[in-house]
Amino acid sequence: MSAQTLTLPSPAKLNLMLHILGRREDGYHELQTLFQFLDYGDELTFAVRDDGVIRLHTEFEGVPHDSNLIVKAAKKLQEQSDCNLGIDIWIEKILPMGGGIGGGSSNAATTLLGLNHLWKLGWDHDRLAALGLTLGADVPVFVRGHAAFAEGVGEKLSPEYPEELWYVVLVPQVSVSTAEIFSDPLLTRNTPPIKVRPVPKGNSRNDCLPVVARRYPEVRNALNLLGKFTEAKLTGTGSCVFGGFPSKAEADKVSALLTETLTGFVAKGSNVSMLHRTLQNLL
Ligand SMILES: C[C@@](CO)(OP(=O)(O)O)[C@H](O)COP(=O)(O)OP(=O)(O)OC[C@H]1O[C@@H](n2ccc(N)nc2=O)[C@H](O)[C@@H]1O
Ligand SMILES: Nc1ncnc2c1ncn2[C@@H]1O[C@H](COP(=O)(O)OP(=O)(O)O)[C@@H](O)[C@H]1O
Repeated sequence: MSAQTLTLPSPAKLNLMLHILGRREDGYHELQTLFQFLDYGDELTFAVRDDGVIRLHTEFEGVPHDSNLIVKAAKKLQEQSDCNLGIDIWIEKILPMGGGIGGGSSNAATTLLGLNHLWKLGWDHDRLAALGLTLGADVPVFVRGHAAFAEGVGEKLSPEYPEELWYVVLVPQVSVSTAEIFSDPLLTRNTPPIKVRPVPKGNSRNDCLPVVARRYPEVRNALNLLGKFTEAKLTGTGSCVFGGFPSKAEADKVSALLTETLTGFVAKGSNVSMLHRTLQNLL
């Protein structure tokens, strides 16, 4: 492949815990959450064009070209860096959309890092993460590429080193609206802040879980079935449900039983994103 072309991974994330501390005046919620990446995700291919045009060639059902976070990220970076180059982009999409595993945010971050490299912009991670935050609260952690404890709306990040377990991730066939969950009157919004690091054991709750489980029987069902084997948790605002295992063999065994009736996959947790591992090898 020429130096003008690049294929990069776009991993999923899990929220290993998620606490809601309160609601800000602008309606957004103050969170504390622990992000870890999965060695599992989409793959984006980029080819530089010299006419300035930005074109995503893969169609997404229900997402118009210009609303796609990949295109939005590329356009913002091109504008803010005054770059005259353009880009052709293709994606192999395997991550479910609206599943709480951050596919859209990850795609945006992979685009920012990929184009920074191909367009030779020389932006550092601080600057790319700040631009990423304007696209979504979860974009900065994907730009930085290290497992992290996040505060604020997810933008204040400190690196963390949670155990890298093997996860069974179940994908209930429903798309959960983040806005709908955050506006539910029954949502717990007053969890006291954790003040010590690393996050003490026993703080693995996701405050969104009761509201999501109440509204979505498919999520409830996945939690019940996985819960027969290990602690079953919700990532983000769902819909995906996950549980950790010490080995691939154990995760595979449980997954084989559950995926007879449900959709799901097995993936290893990783504290350094596979995107960053790939970029490191390029340098
Ligand atoms: C809660 C998390 C945890 O990772 O959930 P997932 O989306 O991954 O499930 C994320 O921070 C989500 O971030 P993101 O997906 O960027 O959310 P946005 O699209 O910006 O927000 C959708 C809507 O949810 C509400 N919202 C979102 C984040 C937040 N901290 N407080 C909120 O109240 C707002 O009403 C907002 O309009
Ligand atoms: N490249 C993209 N990949 C996935 N979703 C995208 C993308 N661009 C825009 N979207 C929109 O963002 C929504 C949330 O996407 P996603 O990040 O997959 O979910 P979540 O935030 O729940 O993890 C999707 O339902 C879709 O409408």
